Amino acid sequence: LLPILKYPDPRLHIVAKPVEQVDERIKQLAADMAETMYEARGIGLAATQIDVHERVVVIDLSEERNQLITLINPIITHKEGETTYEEGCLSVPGIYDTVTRAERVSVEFLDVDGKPQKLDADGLLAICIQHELDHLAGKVFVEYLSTMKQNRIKTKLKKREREEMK
Ligand SMILES: O=C(O)C[C@@H](Cc1ccccc1)[C@H](O)SCc1ccccc1
Ligand SMILES: [Zn+2]
Repeated sequence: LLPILKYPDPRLHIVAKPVEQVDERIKQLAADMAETMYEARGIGLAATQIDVHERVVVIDLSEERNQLITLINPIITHKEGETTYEEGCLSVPGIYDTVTRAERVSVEFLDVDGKPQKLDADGLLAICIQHELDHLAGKVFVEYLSTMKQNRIKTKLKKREREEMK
């Protein structure tokens, strides 16, 4: 299990680098990320969130937690429509707020065998892909909220951090 960075940790704003070679190290990283995501009851996790700054994302929307999608060097090649969703984030525990994103996206990526793949997504999968790719770009969903809300969230999470230290 890998520790998930918590907002406002500055490392969440590091921009991830493309993976050079889909090798055993990357396969192990994806497996470790999936285990961490399942344990944290997330439906997505970006490598940035476990302080690894390479372009790897894992997603599993299934109830049975057995339909893992691993996206290596994902790029969104097409966006369409607009949709809003009450988002949460494993790096911003207990905070949920409305975010507007594209309704449908096309994403190109390498799978764990290094094979190029293309995926057209809508619904929660499209939202999750955009949320995770934001993480790889060093962006956290709270940055879409007002400055006032962001300051309140920072204060709240810092206070909670101090409580936990006692
Ligand atoms: O922190 C993350 O990246 C995991 C996110 C992914 C996500 C956020 C908003 C909308 C879709 C995906 C979540 O914490 S996973 C928790 C969750 C579970 C069901 C529905 C929405 C969020
Ligand atoms: Zn997140």
